[in-house]
Amino acid sequence: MFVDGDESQELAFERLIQTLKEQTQHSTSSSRESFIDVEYLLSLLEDRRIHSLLSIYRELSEFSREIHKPLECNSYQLSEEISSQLMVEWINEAQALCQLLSKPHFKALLIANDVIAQQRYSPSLPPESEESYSVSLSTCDFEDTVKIVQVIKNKEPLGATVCIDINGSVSIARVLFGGAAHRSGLIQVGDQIYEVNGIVLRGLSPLDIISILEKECRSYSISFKLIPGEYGGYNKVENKESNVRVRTHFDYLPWKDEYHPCPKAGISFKKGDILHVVNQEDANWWQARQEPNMFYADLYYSSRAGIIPGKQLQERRFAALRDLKSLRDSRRYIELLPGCKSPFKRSFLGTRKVKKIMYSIKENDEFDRDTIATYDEVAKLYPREGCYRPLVFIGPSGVGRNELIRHLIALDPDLYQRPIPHTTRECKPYELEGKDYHFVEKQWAEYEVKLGNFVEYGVYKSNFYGTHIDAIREIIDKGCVCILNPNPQTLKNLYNPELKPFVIFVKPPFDLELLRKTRGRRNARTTHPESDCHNFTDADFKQMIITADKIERTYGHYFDYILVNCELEEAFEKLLYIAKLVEIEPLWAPASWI
Ligand SMILES: Nc1ncnc2c1ncn2[C@@H]1O[C@H](COP(=O)(O)OP(=O)(O)OP(=O)(O)O)[C@@H](O)[C@H]1O
Repeated sequence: MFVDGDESQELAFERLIQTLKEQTQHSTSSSRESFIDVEYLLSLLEDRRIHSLLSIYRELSEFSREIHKPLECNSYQLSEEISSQLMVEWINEAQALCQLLSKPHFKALLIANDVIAQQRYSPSLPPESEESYSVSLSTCDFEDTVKIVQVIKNKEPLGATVCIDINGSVSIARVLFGGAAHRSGLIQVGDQIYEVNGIVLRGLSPLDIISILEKECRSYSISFKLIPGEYGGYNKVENKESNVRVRTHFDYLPWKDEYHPCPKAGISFKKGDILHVVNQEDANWWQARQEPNMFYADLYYSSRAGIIPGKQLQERRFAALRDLKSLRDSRRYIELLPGCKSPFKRSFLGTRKVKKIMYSIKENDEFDRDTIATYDEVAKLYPREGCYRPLVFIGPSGVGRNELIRHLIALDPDLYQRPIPHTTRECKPYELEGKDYHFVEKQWAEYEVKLGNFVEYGVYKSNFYGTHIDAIREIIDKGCVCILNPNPQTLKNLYNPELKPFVIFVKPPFDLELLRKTRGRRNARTTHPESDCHNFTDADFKQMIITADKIERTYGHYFDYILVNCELEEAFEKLLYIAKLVEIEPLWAPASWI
């Protein structure tokens, strides 16, 4: 119906409605069903929204018919010429323009404009030979079967690593998932590289081989003559991606890891990143790629996988770390943990007493994995309407957790609620049972503690105070978001598949000047200890930073989000955004919870 023709689309549409109306008038009782259908169709076509859609469609088709000519096809070259001329002008405006034109973002914009204007969308490829992206098997001047593979790619690396044996023959060691070699489907682990872009590799020194491969693999088109490895000529290696996602618990830089098989083919990550582990065939060296993180949308992600240390290898490295006797062994620490920061407390390295290892790390693979945080398997946890995950706020004293929570609850007190604590103290005249506190007997509280039903408790002025699991359940069952502000030690009691908490670490900016400025402006006061409430001093700020660092290193593997509380309004805005995401978006959580 919506094609160009003699009559306009509106007219065609009106005619269709008219015809349907006529049909309804002339329909007989025997065709009742078709009458209902026509009535229904008419109601649809007469709907205001359909007419709006039609107008949009008309506008768009008119727009696409107009010819939009680019103003300039060589804007980048032009800007370079302008810059070189302006460079010698000592006028402020000319210098300012020069600076603007030299900015990388601006240059990239001009290049993008030229690419679109000239419609140069794909790399300039050599004329495609019959061999392109195909394998031909033939016998050359030697007896082995040879496959000739041409890989055509963009500027990306080939996405394969090689190994050179003592006889000087070069073989494919790894094919990286998502890379050009992998996408071609023609290059297999074990294939021997006989020739690359016409250069025979046999007989060359390893250094020459590497420099030739590096140079040739930079081009858009690479031709290989390969002697198929043990997997055979056409028999592809089973290379289905694994589905495992993990949360990382340490920072890693491949180029600082001297045992990395190929640092250039590695990926770096930070503690808390989510990685898609695509291949675990080599237990020591996995292949993984970064998963996009919706909390930090500005991070760069590549679909090409890179090599990272496997869980077993990394656990062995961290476990070996316990063997350190003193700071004098720190040189060994650097050898043991290339590329990584330790997941253990820094103070640990300085202590003289070292925990005795109760097992041999080489012989016993079952050592305590809980205390060695490397990777944890995660899966997407889909939100369930009316059943929200509790938000757990962790942070050093004075960082602003209560302030942020107060703002959140004030915004929507029906949705965000704190559990009502239990206490053994006397009820004061102005207090209400079940509103301010649950007033309970000491024996009952002790019994419940023994059962493990208090997620957090303590004694203040000889009275018991605690948060009972039922008080949390009550809020969740009501369809509200439970807000918790516990000590970090409590996390292990809360971190379970029943509660599925979302843990927010509220962190101070690690900058004394910023803390002075933001807290000073609001006349902020410490609340601990209650007896000594005063304006923050530099010593308080330093203590806050040190404690935050300690908490992050010890409990960082529980954190779902790190919220830096610098400017209060900004921090609250971010908190609100995160709280909404937790309510409506599927987010990564321990796989065992799902
Ligand atoms: N971003 C901020 N800028 C300025 N002042 C802040 C900011 N965040 C919090 N404050 C102020 O800092 C003080 C301490 O905040 P708050 O009581 O919320 O800390 P807390 O993390 O709950 O610590 P505690 O557990 O010891 O009570 C308060 O006076 C609060 O108004």
